[in-house]
Amino acid sequence: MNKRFVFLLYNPVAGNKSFPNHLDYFIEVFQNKGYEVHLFRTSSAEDFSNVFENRDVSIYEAIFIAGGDGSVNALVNSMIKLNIDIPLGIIPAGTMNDICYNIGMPMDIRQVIESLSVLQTEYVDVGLVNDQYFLNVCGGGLFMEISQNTDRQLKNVMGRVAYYLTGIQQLPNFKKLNLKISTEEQVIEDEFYFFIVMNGRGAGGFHKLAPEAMMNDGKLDLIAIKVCPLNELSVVFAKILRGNHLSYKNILHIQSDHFSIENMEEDYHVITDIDGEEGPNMPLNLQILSRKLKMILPPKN
Ligand SMILES: Nc1ncnc2c1ncn2[C@@H]1O[C@H](COP(=O)(O)OP(=O)(O)OP(=O)(O)O)[C@@H](O)[C@H]1O
Repeated sequence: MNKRFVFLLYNPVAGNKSFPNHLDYFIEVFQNKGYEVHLFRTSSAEDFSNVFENRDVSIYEAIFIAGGDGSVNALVNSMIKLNIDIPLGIIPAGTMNDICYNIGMPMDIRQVIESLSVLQTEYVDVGLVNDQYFLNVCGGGLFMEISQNTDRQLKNVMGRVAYYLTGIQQLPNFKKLNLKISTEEQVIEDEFYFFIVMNGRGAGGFHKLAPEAMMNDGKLDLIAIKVCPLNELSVVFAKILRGNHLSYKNILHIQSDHFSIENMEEDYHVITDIDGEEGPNMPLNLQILSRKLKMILPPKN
C-alpha cells in the first residue's frame, strides 16, 4: 500500500506555548488514520517561506499549521505565492485565534485535531492588500497599533486581556485618520478612529465585528468608526460587542470586492495590520480573491 503523508508546522512560542504538549496526540490520530506525519518547528518569520524550499509538497494530502493568526497569515502568504494548492488545516495555538473562531473550529486542541483528521475541505476567499494576502482582516489605526505593540511576554502570560490593557493605555492618545475610501460605486472622505476590512466575521476577540461577512461570499466588509465625542465611543463598542452596530450613525459599513484607502494627511504614518501582523504602507488597494484557498473546516454534522 502507498504511504500517505501530512505535513505539520508548529510555532512553539505562539499563545501560551502549550502546543508542543499536543504533538504526540496529533501524530497518534493521524497515524491511526494511515498517515505518516512530517513535522517542522518554526523558529522565525522566514521559516514560513523557507520551509517549502527543496521539499516535494505534492506528496502531502494536507498541510497543518499550529499557531496564532500571525503564523497562519505567514503560511497562507507563502502557500499562495508558491501556488501550493493543498488543503490547509489550522490548529488554534495562538492568543486570539480569530481565524479559527470564524470558521467554527472548536478551541479545545484535542477536539480540533480530531475534527481536522476528517479532512473535510472547502474553498474560501482570501483578501489581497497591495502584495500581501490576508485570511481574516486588514486594518489601520488605533487597534492595529495595539495588536502589534502588545508585548509577546505579556500576551503569553495574560492572553487576550493583554490586548485590552494595552488599548486602554493608548486611548488618551487617539489619533484621528483622515481617509479617502473609494469603491467602484462611491468615494467617501472623512475622519475616522480606525478602519478594518474583513473577510471573516470577527477580529481582536470581537466576534461580531462584521456580522454579515462570510468567507466564501466574494466580498470584503469595510467597517470604520467615524470621529465622535469620546463618551459616544462606549456606545459604539457596546454595539460592536452585540453585533448591532452596522447601521449606527458613527459607523461606516460598505461591502465591496475592491477598496482603495488613502491617507490624506501626509505627515502622519498610519500603521496597518493584516491578521495581527504588520501590514503594508498606505495607500491600500484591497481586493477579494474568490475561493482562492482550500481549507479544512470542521465537519458538518
Ligand atoms: N520559534 C519561534 N520563536 C520566536 N518567534 C517565532 C517562532 N516561530 C515563529 N515565530 C514568530 O511568531 C509570530 C507569529 O505568532 P502567532 O501570531 O502565530 O502567535 P501569537 O502572537 O501568540 O498569537 P495571536 O496572533 O493569536 O496573538 C511570527 O511573527 C513569527 O516570526
